[in-house]
Amino acid sequence: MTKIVTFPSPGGGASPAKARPPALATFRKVDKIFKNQVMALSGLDLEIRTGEFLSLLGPSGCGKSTVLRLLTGLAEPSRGEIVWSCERPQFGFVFQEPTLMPWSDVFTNVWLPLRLAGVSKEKARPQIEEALTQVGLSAFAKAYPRQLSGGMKMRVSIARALVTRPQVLLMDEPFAALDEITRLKLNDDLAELQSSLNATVVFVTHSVFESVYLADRIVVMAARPGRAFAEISVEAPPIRSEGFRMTAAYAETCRRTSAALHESMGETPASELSQ
Ligand SMILES: Nc1ncnc2c1ncn2[C@@H]1O[C@H](COP(=O)(O)OP(=O)(O)OP(=O)(O)O)[C@@H](O)[C@H]1O
Repeated sequence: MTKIVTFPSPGGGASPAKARPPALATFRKVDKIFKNQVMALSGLDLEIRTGEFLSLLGPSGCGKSTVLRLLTGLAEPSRGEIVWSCERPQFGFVFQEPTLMPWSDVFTNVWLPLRLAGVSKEKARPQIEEALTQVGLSAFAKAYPRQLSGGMKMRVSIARALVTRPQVLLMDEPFAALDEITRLKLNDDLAELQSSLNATVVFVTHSVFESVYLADRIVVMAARPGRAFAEISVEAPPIRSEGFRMTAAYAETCRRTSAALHESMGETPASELSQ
């Protein structure tokens, strides 16, 4: 049976316990077995809470993307169930590749989800402009993807995900292909954006540092077949900023998260090897 380790331990944290937001979706003992008999998930218990920034962290192939597909209904559980507290919400997606249409300008790229929903460009204009403002790209509406840096393309991709004003934003390793400096900057921007968004975010990553910087809660998944191995609550200021990376709390949470990740892969954490 999966053992969930929770940090900080109940009652053991320095700061007072925050009220726990209600569950939006609950995975109950979910298995996912693909047609080729690959068992991607086994007995996954997972709660997605309303308004939280949840990070799914785990080794390659542990089923993180499968969790996102199950959430959206693009895949169905083979066993177990996913219980929603409401109608299945509106989703926005951001993937590792920005997948922009090279022949269209930024404005037209961001319009795409509304266009597919039958909304004309003129009717969609206020929402497109709002999304571009949210990602700081208002001045680049007429630019083409080839004129943008990798970080700017990713911002367009985020604007395209936000343009429908989704209740749930699903981000699958969105910054993994970017250089370190751009990645840190986009982490800062996303942290700021999240504070003004009225959305639940599920963020898949391989990066401990990114998880701890951005998330309210981290679920570390065990290697395939994927299941929840550890849960870590991140004690941090409500709005994250560069200063948080310099704190002892950040360093300690990174250490714990890294240890949980190593344990999830059946390895001894490096911190214990040196003792
Ligand atoms: N449609 C599919 N058919 C068959 N096997 C699949 C399918 N989708 C995913 N898998 C397999 O299921 C397992 C979990 O895949 P998934 O992409 O969810 O993992 P992940 O944790 O997101 O991986 P990564 O971090 O490398 O992106 C992998 O072994 C993958 O090869």
